[in-house]
Amino acid sequence: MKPWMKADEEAPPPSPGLGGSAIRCREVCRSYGELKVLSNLNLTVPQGQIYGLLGPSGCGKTTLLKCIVGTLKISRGHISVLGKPPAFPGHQVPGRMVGYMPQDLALYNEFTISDTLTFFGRIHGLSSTDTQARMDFLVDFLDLPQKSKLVRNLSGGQKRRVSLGAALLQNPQLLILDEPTVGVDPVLRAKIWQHLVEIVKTGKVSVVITTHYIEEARQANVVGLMRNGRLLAEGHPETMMKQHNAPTLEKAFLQLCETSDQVGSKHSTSPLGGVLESSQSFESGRDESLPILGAGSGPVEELPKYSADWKVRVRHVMPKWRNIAALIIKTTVRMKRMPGSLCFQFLLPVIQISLMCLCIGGDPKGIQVAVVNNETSSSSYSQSLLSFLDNSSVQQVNLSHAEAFAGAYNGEYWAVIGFGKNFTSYLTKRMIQRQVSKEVVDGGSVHVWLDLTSKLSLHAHWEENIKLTISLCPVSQFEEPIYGSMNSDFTTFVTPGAVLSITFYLAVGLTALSFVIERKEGLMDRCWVAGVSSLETVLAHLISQLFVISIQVILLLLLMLLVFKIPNEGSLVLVIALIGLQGVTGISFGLVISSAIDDEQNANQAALGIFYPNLIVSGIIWPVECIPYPLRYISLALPQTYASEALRCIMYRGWGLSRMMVWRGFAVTLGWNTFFVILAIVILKLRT
Ligand SMILES: Nc1ncnc2c1ncn2[C@@H]1O[C@H](COP(=O)(O)OP(=O)(O)OP(=O)(O)O)[C@@H](O)[C@H]1O
Repeated sequence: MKPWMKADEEAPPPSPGLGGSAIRCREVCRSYGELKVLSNLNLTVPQGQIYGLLGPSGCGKTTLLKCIVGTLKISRGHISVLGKPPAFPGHQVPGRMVGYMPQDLALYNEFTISDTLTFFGRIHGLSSTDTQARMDFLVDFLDLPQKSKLVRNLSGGQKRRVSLGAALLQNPQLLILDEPTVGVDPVLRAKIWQHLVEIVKTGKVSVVITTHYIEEARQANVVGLMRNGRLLAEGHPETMMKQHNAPTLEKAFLQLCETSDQVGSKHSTSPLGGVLESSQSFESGRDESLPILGAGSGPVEELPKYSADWKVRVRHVMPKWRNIAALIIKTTVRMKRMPGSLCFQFLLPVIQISLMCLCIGGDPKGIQVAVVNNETSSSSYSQSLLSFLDNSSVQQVNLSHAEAFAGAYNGEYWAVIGFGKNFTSYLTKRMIQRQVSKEVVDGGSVHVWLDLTSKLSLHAHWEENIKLTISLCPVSQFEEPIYGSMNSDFTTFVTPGAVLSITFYLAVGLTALSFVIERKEGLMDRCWVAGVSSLETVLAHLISQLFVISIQVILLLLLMLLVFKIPNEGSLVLVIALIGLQGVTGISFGLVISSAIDDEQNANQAALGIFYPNLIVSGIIWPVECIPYPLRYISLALPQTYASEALRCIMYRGWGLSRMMVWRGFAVTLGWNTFFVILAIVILKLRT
């Protein structure tokens, strides 16, 4: 046994397939919605042989291979691979017993050739010496460029060879190769076939290979001809050619197709109607040297019963740290190779929170207000009232009545404030006398005409300013606040919620897309076939993104507390923990999106579509108390409503976990987190 062939501790001894077959498919059916792709397909791959799976484009070859490696579930029938159904507890298919080269390239573009092979080596549990030895052999054998070359810089053919190398890496007992020779020059194609012929000679390795070059399949021990989701025939290539009196395998295949069409049309015109019955296989009790045209099903076979010890079942669902570590290293290497994107990820929340603190909630400045003061005396009460107005935000322009209104109608002034000429004396009368005439009330009032068509919040601000100044100042006094400071503004209210929201959505964005892209490029399937489970994928992603989130949170807090001087009366540890947990909730929500949605555009739309309603309804911008009732219940159930309140309580009231409003924020965040993680794992599991 070669060094790299050492079985790892969990690997069972090589299991001979059922009755000497590496793969047995019986009455296998698989549909995509209404489209029936595989129908009652029977196929047998003998142990220690090369099986060439041939058929026109779209006949279902890739679908069949995906069912064999376990990335697709069959709707009916039975498949056994190396003795057990794929994904059976304790079975290493998917796992190191199978090497799979999918039709898509399924390679990480930011990886070098060496990174790619090292990554799969780690997942298969190869030691670094074994991986290195295998890598050297494969680079030489597959005529690959330097190991340090990035996959993204390779040619199409070179990428396919790296993909083939990843499938051959751990010397698996079963090789499933989906069109490995596409884009490969004839010399190397011959070399690949020669290698396959070599490795099956030991009798321990079996190979299933699909190819468009029908003639190269003559080197296979058995070829299966597939059409319309069925196997037309299965047998030795030479025998097949002989039987059809054809000089080439391609011609034999054409004849088989014609014969099958004739049989099909006869069936369709016969009273019985219908298409071909289930295809017969190589092993269905016939002379193996004869190819079989699929008509009539073979003898009914007793299916073996499979069982697994509970310990094996538990070990099967438990995550393997080896795989998680390999996935984390993979993400770290990819991040290192994209420093620009990493910096952007770190800077984005900083930019967002800076913009928010600078542009939202500040006091308005330089609002021009026309003042028509008909009182002339400098000791009048109107003068002193006007001096109370906050002159940094309200710029008073003294004008005549006509000029003030002309200016306001022209949009130059946002309001006109008017005082009658007897304002001071009438106001004094209003305060002293119990009953006064309407004229006194009118003359002793400040008259305010507002332009309410634009910048309403600013109006609200200075309208409040005027009201307070004019009506309350003489009689009320605001004492030191119980919590917060006199200088608290809208920014102070909005910052905790905004920080949580920014952290949550950046995490959603990052996760939702990365998974969708990995699935689209076939990387997830490839990792799954290598033995990585959904749980391991989710955990590895959570852990590696946690690193990004930690840096984001540190930068956010530094900026918020030191630059924008947002007060924090409470525990910094609680603040960091709550923001970090919201980030993790964002990652888990992103995982749900990416598990359920296949397309980047739709995943983007889902993430963005949820952002705005959540921001508004979670009481981040405006208090929850202003939300009408049925909607308020929804608001309270959202991930950020209680969390924002908790963060405000920690930061501005200095409260700790003993307060219900604080622990409730943590509890709701953890609850959502758990729910999203479980949902993502379930969806991923259901979809593979
Ligand atoms: N995810 C999918 N959803 C819906 N239909 C699909 C999906 N994948 C494949 N199909 C359809 O199933 C049929 C069989 O596809 P499959 O990829 O298995 O064919 P194939 O024989 O491998 O073709 P090729 O040689 O061109 O790769 C095709 O009609 C294809 O359009």
